[in-house]
Amino acid sequence: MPLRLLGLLGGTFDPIHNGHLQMALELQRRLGLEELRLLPNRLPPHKPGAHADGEQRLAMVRQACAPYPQLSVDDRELRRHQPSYTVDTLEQLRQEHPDESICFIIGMDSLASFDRWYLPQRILELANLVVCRRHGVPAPDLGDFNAAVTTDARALRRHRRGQILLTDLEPVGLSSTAIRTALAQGQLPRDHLPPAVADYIAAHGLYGHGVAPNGRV
Ligand SMILES: Nc1ncnc2c1ncn2[C@@H]1O[C@H](COP(=O)(O)OP(=O)(O)OP(=O)(O)O)[C@@H](O)[C@H]1O
Ligand SMILES: O=C(O)c1ccc[n+]([C@@H]2O[C@H](COP(=O)([O-])O)[C@@H](O)[C@H]2O)c1
Repeated sequence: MPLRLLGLLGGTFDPIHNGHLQMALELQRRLGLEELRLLPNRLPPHKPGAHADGEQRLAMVRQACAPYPQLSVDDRELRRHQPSYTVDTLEQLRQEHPDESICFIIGMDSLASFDRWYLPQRILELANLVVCRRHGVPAPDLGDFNAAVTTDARALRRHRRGQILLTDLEPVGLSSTAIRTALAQGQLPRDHLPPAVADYIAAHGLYGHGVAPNGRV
């Protein structure tokens, strides 16, 4: 029996942007994921901290997903008061979904630092990785991991874990960093943001948007 696919797109989403949405929707369609959850983290283990607080990032993720019935939001990491180690989340999800193929979706930049994540080999014992290309980021050497690297998406239907699927999705040249920089310079890059997220940022003055250099709004 082919396995049911549970997709997870984890992220800091600071803020969520059209690159996230596009990759989520395209993967859901191409792989036929039965479920696809966005999983905002609370305290990114590897970053100095998020710029917007967890509730604001969660609100933006929820608003971005609202028009798409195929996407849902899993807020478990935001409810945990510790750094969000992916391995902890996957241990829980594996217990809840023992028979499904868990597909943790990441960009190539995340794969490039995967060997520095907490317990990466255990992550591969719990889930598959689905990797999307990013401009200018080559595929790293994955030889140290006990995992099967593949470009054949059918592997996900056969294996609950242990596969690293390198997808050929066209990279989308958007990042939260570039969007925060534009906002801090007074621009609101609406083309790069879901409409409700652009409105939320403007209404809450996030990322320095709407604050003049003298501090006045
Ligand atoms: N444009 C994109 N194409 C492919 N993957 C992406 C893209 N944007 C984000 N991702 C991936 O989505 C996941 C969550 O991304 P994250 O929330 O960190 O956004 P980001 O744009 O990478 O943020 P930042 O610029 O702050 O690092 C990561 O695995 C990241 O690699
Ligand atoms: O568990 C770890 O050690 C770990 C290290 C780096 C990133 N992650 C997770 O990878 C996902 C993408 O991270 P980021 O920083 O690109 O938003 C997000 O769910 C993070 O919590 C997890």
